[in-house]
Amino acid sequence: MVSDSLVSISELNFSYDERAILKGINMEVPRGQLVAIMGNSGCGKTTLLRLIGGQLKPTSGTLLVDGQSVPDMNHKALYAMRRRMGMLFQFGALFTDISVFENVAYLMREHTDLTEEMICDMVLMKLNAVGLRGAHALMPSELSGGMARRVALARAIALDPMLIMYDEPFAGLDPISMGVIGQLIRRLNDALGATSLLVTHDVQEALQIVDYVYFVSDGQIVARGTPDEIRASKEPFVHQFVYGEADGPVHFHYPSAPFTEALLRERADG
Ligand SMILES: Nc1ncnc2c1ncn2[C@@H]1O[C@H](COP(=O)(O)OP(=O)(O)OP(=O)(O)O)[C@@H](O)[C@H]1O
Repeated sequence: MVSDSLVSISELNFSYDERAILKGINMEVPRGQLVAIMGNSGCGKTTLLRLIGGQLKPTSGTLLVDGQSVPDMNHKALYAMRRRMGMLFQFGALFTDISVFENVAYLMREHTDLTEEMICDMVLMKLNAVGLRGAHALMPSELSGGMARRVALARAIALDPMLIMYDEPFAGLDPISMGVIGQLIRRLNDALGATSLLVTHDVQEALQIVDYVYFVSDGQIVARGTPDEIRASKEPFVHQFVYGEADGPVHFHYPSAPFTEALLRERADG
C-alpha cells in the first residue's frame, strides 16, 4: 500500500556524542504538500533535513521516505534515493567556474545517460521554469543574488525529484527576490507533482506559500498547524515567532548567571 505521507517520522531522537539535538520528533509530510519547519537558530532544523537525506543516522526512532527506512538503507539504496531528492542548502552556492547552463547540466551528466541534445533541452526547460532561460550562458559572477538563487533552484529540480528540501532559501535576499523565490518554490512543487520541505526563519514569507508548519524548539516540536491556525495561535512561542517579538519564551540573551551575581563572582575571582 502506498502511504499518503512521503516522509513519515516517529519518535526520532538524534544526539551528537552525549548532546541530545532532536528529542522525540513526530512528523508527517503528505505527498504533494509544501511543509515548513521553523524555529530559532540552533534548534535542530538542518539536522532534521540531514537525517532525512541520510547524511546522519538517528540514535533511535523511525524515519521513512516513500515507505523505506532511510537509516536502514545500504550505500547503494541511499545513493539511489538521494538521486530522487533535490536539495537547496543555505546560500545554495553555484560552481563559480562554469556557466549557468553547466551548473544545471552537471547533475544530469553525473546521474543519467541522457544524450547531449536531451540534456540541452532539459536544462533550458528547467531554466525556463525559473525565468532564466535567457541567462544560460552567463557565469555565476554575472548574476544578482536573486538570480543566483533561482539557478540553484533550477539545479535542485534538475532530476525531477520526488522530494525537494530547502534550507533557508531566502537567506540574504531582498524582499522582492524573497517573494519571487517563495512563489517559485510553491509553483515548482505543484508543477512537478513533488513534495517539499522548507526550513526557514522567514515566517511571513513561509506562511504565504506553505500548506502546513511545524515549529521546533530545543529539538522538540512545540506547535504545528496550517498557516491560518499558526497566525491565530495563542501559543506564546508561536506568537513570539510569528510577530517577531524580541523577548518571550525564546530569550534574547544567551543563558547566563544574573548580571550582579556574575559581576560579584568576577570581582571575587579577580
Ligand atoms: N557536526 C556537529 N557536531 C556537534 N554539534 C553540532 C554539529 N552540527 C550541528 N551541531 C549542533 O546541533 C544543534 C542543531 O544544529 P542545526 O544546524 O540543526 O540547527 P538549525 O536549527 O538548523 O540552526 P540555524 O537556523 O542556525 O541553521 C546546534 O546546537 C549545533 O551547534
